[in-house]
Amino acid sequence: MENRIEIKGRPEIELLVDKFYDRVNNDPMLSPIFNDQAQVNWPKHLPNMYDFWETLLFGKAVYKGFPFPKHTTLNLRAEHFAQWLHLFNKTVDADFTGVLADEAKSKALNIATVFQVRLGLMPAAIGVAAK
Ligand code: HEM
Repeated sequence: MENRIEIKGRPEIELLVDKFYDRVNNDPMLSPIFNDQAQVNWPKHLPNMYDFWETLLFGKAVYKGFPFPKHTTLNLRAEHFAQWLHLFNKTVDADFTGVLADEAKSKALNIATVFQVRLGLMPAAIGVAAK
């Protein structure tokens, strides 16, 4: 039986974000970055991430921040991004289906790629089709 649901609005976004950061908080590689290094204030961070994903998936201008600068002082490496993406894709695939579920995964990959290029972890030519 198909138990996965479509992302139809804010309630599904909140569910997705909560489930993703549950996985992050249980992950031996990523949890220390969020909880020890950055000492994330979860009751503040989660609603900010709901806004972020609502803006990305539904084009609503509810998120007004600048994500990249928050990531420059964390000493992130390519393996952190690989694990972040692995957990994100796993979260989506476990419970969500449909066009916006696919879009969430591709937008996460795009942004993770841009972050890594800007952090000098990946050459800018990656993602450009070979001739
Ligand atoms: C290695 C992977 C990543 C790690 C360890 C990481 C970690 C963090 C941390 C610690 C914060 C700061 C939270 C706070 O103190 O307020 C943050 C903020 C944020 N991250 Fe990431 N992040 C990663 C990848 C990504 C990716 C791929 C995206 C986008 C798809 C993203 C989107 C955001 C956004 C939107 C914020 C909030 C910025 C703001 O408005 O203050 N992150 N992240």
